[in-house]
Amino acid sequence: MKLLKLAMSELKGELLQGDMGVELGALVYDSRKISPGCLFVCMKGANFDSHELLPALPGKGVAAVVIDREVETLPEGLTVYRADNARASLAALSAAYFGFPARKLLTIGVTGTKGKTTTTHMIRALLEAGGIPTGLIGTNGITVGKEHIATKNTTPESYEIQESFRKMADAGCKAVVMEVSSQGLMLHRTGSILFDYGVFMNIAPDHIGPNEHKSFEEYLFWKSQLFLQCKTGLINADDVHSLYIEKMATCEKLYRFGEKNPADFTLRSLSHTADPDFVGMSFDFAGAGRVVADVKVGMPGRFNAENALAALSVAVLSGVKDQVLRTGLKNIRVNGRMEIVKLHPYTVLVDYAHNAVSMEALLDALREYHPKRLVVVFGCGGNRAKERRTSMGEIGGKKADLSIITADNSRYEKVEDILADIRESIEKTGGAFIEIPDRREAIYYAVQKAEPGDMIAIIGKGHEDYQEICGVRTHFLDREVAEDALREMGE
Ligand SMILES: CC(=O)N[C@H]1[C@@H](OP(=O)(O)OP(=O)(O)OC[C@H]2O[C@@H](n3ccc(=O)[nH]c3=O)[C@H](O)[C@@H]2O)O[C@H](CO)[C@@H](O)[C@@H]1O[C@H](C)C(=O)N[C@@H](C)C(=O)N[C@H](CCC(=O)O)C(=O)O
Ligand SMILES: Nc1ncnc2c1ncn2[C@@H]1O[C@H](COP(=O)(O)OP(=O)(O)OP(=O)(O)O)[C@@H](O)[C@H]1O
Repeated sequence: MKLLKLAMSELKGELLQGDMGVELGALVYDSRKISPGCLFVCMKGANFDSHELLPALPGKGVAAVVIDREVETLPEGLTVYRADNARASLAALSAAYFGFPARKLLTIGVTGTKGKTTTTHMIRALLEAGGIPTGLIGTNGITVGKEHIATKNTTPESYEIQESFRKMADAGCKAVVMEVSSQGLMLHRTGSILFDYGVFMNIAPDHIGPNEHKSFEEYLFWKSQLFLQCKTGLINADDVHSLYIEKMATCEKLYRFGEKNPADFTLRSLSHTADPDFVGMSFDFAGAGRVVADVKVGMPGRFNAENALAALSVAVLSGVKDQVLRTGLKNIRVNGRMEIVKLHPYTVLVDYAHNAVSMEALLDALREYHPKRLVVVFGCGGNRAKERRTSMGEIGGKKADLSIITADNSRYEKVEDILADIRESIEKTGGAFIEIPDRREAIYYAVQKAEPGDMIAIIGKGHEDYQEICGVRTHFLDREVAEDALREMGE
């Protein structure tokens, strides 16, 4: 394949050596996957700069390389193309290598600090119920029909994205919905995609620190960049940063969705239900010249109504019929997101809230169900920003009737040190708390001491099926542990 030539219109840069029309085999960006005749893309990462491998590449049979910085010597026998940005080039080359599969798919990208996973699952559920087979890419992995592939990143590397698009198109998918993280945008993992729909959910301080973003301003800027690569933008009008996103956007069409501020798509008459046969919300969805009454969403929490509103807006624009809009989310389940383990006479649920924004949203949402006591079980990850410990401690202290603080993925830090940080901030609020460092014991305690009317939220790990302590991962799933505790009680 004359890959370089094929992708040349997209690649900004110059040929330093060799032949642009050279026949190439595979496209590779990891030296551990090199095969003879391949095109290798050199990239500087957080740990390693693969430009350093250049001298060894001809010996491994590499035919051509893309680089994006000055190098001392160019090895002989190698076609060398110097691009402006190797990551953007990898995206352009990957799209070409896999035969531009996005051209065969309706492409939808969802960004936001919170709600990406839930909203993408909701969009997929609605499109599929509306007869549009849809692939999915995000934190919970890649789904192509019944096949499920685990991913390391919320937004995988561009090569993996394009490879998945190809699989989806070949498997008969007509659409793909994916989570687009700000890192994914900044590192050009979503380069060379022109999304049909881009969705902005919200933004709050997060992902700021080493190897993520330098500042909130940088984080916001990169989030906004999705709206320079989509045809239609859908913006949450209720987010305080929506105007900035709108100002940056260059989409052909821009719609707003929201409940409080003027919007093209809105919801009315929101009601919460917690019956034995249906837990979630009902509302009327209005937009695109119609009102769809009594839409059912099978996930509790006001923020899930917001996620559903975004999903319904995309679905209605994609031609999904009213009847499907009304019922398509009734039985929605998203692994580790507001997952109900027990409903009566007290409620136990597992949720992925692992920062202050989502924890606050979750506890506020649960409060709307008027629990007798709202109990939250949580910890914080080790070797990550300490700010989460302060802010989550504060939210627990202020918003829960009892916080049970415990281990999360402590990684290489001592659990006691992490708990000390959380304790310090809870104490400032005067909120009630107890410390049970062993997570299993903490969950057992919470479940076994529950009284009728209580709501017990076990948060932070959601779908994660491991716990990482001292760098060692062992199987641990909050839902399973809660079920074990209930079983021992004969429930
Ligand atoms: C900081 C960061 O973004 N790191 C990502 C990056 O890895 P890296 O920078 O560490 O790569 P590296 O090890 O330095 O290697 C650099 C280059 O050399 C190559 N290499 C490396 C070693 C070698 O022997 N040979 C070789 O060729 C690598 O393939 C790579 O091309 O590139 C990898 C492949 O794409 C990613 O998996 C990895 O994400 C790590 C796991 C990560 O934690 N990323 C976070 C910050 C992230 O991206 N998060 C977002 C946000 C999630 C959210 O919003 O919730 C996400 O989308 O997941
Ligand atoms: N729209 C929302 N606003 C605020 N909080 C939300 C929203 N949607 C979900 N949450 C909370 O955030 C948690 C994570 O939700 P979800 O996985 O859908 O978001 P995400 O953007 O994919 O998050 P992450 O980037 O951390 O994977 C949920 O378990 C819930 O507690």
